[in-house]
Amino acid sequence: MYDSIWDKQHEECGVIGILDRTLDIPRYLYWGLFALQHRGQESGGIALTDGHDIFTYRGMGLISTVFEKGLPDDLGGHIGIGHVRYSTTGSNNPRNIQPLAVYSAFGQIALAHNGNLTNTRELREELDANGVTFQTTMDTEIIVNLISRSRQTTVVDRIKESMNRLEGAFSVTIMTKDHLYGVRDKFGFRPLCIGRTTTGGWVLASETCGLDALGATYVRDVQPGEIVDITEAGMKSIMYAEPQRKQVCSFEYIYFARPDSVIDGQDIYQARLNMGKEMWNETQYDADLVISVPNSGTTAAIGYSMASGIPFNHGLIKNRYMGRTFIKPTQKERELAVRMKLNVVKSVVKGKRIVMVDDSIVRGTTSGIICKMLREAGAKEVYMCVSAPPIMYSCFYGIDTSVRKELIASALSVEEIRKYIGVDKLHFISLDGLCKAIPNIPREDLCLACFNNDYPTAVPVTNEEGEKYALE
Ligand SMILES: O=P(O)(O)OC[C@H]1O[C@H](OP(=O)(O)OP(=O)(O)O)[C@H](O)[C@@H]1O
Ligand SMILES: NC(=O)CC[C@H](N)C(=O)O
Ligand code: SF4
Ligand SMILES: [Mg+2]
Repeated sequence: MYDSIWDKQHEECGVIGILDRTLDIPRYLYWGLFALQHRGQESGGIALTDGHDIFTYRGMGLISTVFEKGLPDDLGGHIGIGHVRYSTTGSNNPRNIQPLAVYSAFGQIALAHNGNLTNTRELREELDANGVTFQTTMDTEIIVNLISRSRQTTVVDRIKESMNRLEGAFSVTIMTKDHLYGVRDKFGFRPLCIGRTTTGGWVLASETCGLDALGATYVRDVQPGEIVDITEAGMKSIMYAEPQRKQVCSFEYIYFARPDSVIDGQDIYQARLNMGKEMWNETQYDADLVISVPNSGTTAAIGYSMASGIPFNHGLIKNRYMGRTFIKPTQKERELAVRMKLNVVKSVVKGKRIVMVDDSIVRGTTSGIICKMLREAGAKEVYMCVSAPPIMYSCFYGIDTSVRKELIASALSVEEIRKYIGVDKLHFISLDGLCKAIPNIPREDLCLACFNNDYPTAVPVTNEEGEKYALE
């Protein structure tokens, strides 16, 4: 999986679900997934019903590529779910595309999953021992299998029983031919929200930007430990587990979610502005200019500028056509790839003492090369502020924050990282500052495990190199 220099921390997956009698469901799913594309670019697809059967349309690549030959004609059904994938368990290949659909004793079912299970090995071994065969290597297939093999009599009870067997992170949309379900794990690691369409239908989406794209109105977030069961008659809420210590992923606020989304009552854009403000409070750097590493560092950079009064300007421009670059990771090629992706505006940075803001340092490659580029362009001093604390531990909950040995902060101190990337000053936001920047979520409700090693669940075994267990 680690075949590209961009294999560092990645967006996770995006899920959607729609129930509406009047809409052209394939088209609405497409638009919704388009809005959630930032959460996964490897593959995607939709599942639809005509009221009798469930059909899937799936492919590799961006949603626009998957449907480049057009969308399926409206089948006349009123329910659909969709998925955009960035692989966490099960590699990126055509077998591992979601939604997954199966025939079960109680009828067809399709499922789309954002998150990552932490008891994949145990559950898969148990199912293997019971003679279950698998079509994919995704943890998601375990969820589908548990639901379809459950001996409970109603679908909700089957879902309830299965969810209680899962550990780790899962926000899922599930459909049968007449129900749409949304489920969020009891910690609420990954987001999932509920909206209403203008025609009285229902939408489930990973982020509120998915609702906005469809002109839907936000109703509320699915609660940790909750199953919502939606039919044409309305929505029912069932708790499959008592919510525990809620653990919303803090990285959603730092980097992953789109800035125009709101998750669990916290506006992402405002949180990122606050992170910039907190970093100003923590550093008070005397500088001439604030710049960002686009795109992800920009909102926090504006926050730093607003709080400090130091002007913000675009010192770096990102090539908007840059996708994933499969270049062998020699230092020379990495440098070329960063130069292809980002370029310096010399007239802006020349002769200036610069505060450069980015959201995270993972391997340290990007910032090291940018710092060199800024100096070549005549920057006088480069002070770097990072709106994520040092990432020292891997994520097991649906974000690929690299294996531990590749995380620069797991091996080097802040001062050593500063020297490695070549900046004059380096500051990582403190954990306190980060939590203050997300005021609508109490600190104890935030997952901070990749910063402080406080994993809220048991996590899978890693090998001596710190590599995570994976099925392939
Ligand atoms: O320390 P490194 O391993 O080099 O990685 C850190 C950089 O990677 C991510 O950005 P990315 O280039 O993926 O693009 P984006 O900000 O536009 O999403 C992140 O926002 C940092 O800028
Ligand atoms: N990033 C994700 O949320 C991935 C979902 C699931 N674990 C998969 O690998 O497909
Ligand atoms: S470990 Fe880090 S990236 Fe993973 S869920 Fe927790 S905060 Fe998010
Ligand atoms: Mg970035």
